[in-house]
Amino acid sequence: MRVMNVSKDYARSGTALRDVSFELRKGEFVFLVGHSGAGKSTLLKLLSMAERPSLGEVRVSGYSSSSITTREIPHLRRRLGIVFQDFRLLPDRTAEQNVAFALEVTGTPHAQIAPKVARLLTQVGLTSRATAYPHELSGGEQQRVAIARALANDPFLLLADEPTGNLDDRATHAIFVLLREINARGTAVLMATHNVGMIQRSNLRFLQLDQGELRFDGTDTARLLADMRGRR
Ligand SMILES: Nc1ncnc2c1ncn2[C@@H]1O[C@H](COP(=O)(O)OP(=O)(O)OP(=O)(O)O)[C@@H](O)[C@H]1O
Repeated sequence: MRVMNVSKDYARSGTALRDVSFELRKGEFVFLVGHSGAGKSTLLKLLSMAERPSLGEVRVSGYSSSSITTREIPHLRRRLGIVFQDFRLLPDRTAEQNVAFALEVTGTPHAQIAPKVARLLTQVGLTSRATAYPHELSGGEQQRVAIARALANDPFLLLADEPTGNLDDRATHAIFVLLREINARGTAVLMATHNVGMIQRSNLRFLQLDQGELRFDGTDTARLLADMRGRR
């Protein structure tokens, strides 16, 4: 996955990203950090091709933002998993029905759906809550369902837009551990977060956006901490 000299301008709010370039290698885990409005969500939308760059090019899974057609975008999306801060579960479906739905819409043979849903719910540690509705689940549990759903079609890359933004410290830690396990099984993860402590403890690569510019790409968290504190 490559982002090459990408800028994104929105008609009403101006420049959200300016000349951003980086590469994500197969199976990597990378954080995306920056203050509110720095461009993190915009960058994730460019990777799922929900938005197109104003300048530059995004390449994901053999598709290019310069040439992908509207019809091809759903094919790309099936190869990606996407999770959001606000979970976005279907409120009138149970945990297992939410996960099954992702398999139904991609045409998974009926007989394969139930066993796959069971496996996914086991993977995220939610077998005992399979028949609960979203409003009966804690935030951390809802995010586990959303992650199981995102994994349904075996994505090579999981895009997570502040997945722990609505969770307390304990649930945040548990979701991070789960994302690391998913990554250990081979799925690349790009995780937007405000949680500097999590980045510091993990010693993983991070991309830091600042007002739409890629300010840092690496693992030097001492630098990140100084910078985030200095600008608060
Ligand atoms: N659909 C849109 N139309 C117009 N402007 C937008 C749109 N989406 C984002 N922006 C603007 O682009 C800039 C970057 O926003 P973005 O949501 O990418 O930041 P972020 O780093 O994800 O912020 P947060 O941490 O608050 O989610 C902001 O100035 C925002 O107002």
